[in-house]
Amino acid sequence: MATRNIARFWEWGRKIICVGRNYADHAKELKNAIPTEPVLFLKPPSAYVKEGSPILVPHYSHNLHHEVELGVVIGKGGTAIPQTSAMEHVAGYVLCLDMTARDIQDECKSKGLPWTLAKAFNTSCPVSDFIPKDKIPDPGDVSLWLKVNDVLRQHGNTSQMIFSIPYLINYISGIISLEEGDLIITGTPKGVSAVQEHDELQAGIDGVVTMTFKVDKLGYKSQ
Ligand SMILES: O=C(O)/C=C/C(=O)CC(=O)C(=O)O
Ligand SMILES: [Mg+2]
Repeated sequence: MATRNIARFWEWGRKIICVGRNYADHAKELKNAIPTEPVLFLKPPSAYVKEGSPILVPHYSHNLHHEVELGVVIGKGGTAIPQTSAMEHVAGYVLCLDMTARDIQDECKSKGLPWTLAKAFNTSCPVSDFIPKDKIPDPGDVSLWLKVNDVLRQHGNTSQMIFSIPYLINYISGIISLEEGDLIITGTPKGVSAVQEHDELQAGIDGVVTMTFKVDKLGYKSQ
């Protein structure tokens, strides 16, 4: 069998585990309580999109939001991984967007329904090029930013995260075993806002990576 390349992990069909409300300023802007345990949800691998392809607005949403986040790429799987050895399971990072149909999420929340339609649609997880682990010596101090049509909307630092990366790897792997090629997206800082068809989203980690995505026409509608 040909060797797989972790730098192309998004082609492997592994899971995307998402952490929500991990920044107090974002929890507050959406009027949520500060969590005492990580809030988790999932996206399927069909959510991945790479630069050069557009982010598609789901046909059922009129309020698609950007959320810029640091993604952690798992290099070595495990179950109930101790915090002390958690970073040995990390192969590298990506900058990613947790695209969220906020109107649908609000509706799901009010009806007590899961967030799948709001969070897991095709192209809901744009990712940058793979960032090898040594390019980010301290993932607990990473400055992330996002602009829409050249206007700065989000600027945060992973030092503001409520739950650290080792804590998240320990917590998640005690519930959902982690596998090589999985991605953990670690939550967004404040400043989330709506995007429209034809908008250009640019995001970056200073000195490490930048990425650009266009928002395109409505996604597919089933008959
Ligand atoms: O509870 C809400 O209203 C919204 C929560 C999120 O969308 C959580 C995230 O995805 C995040 O904080 O990054
Ligand atoms: Mg998010």
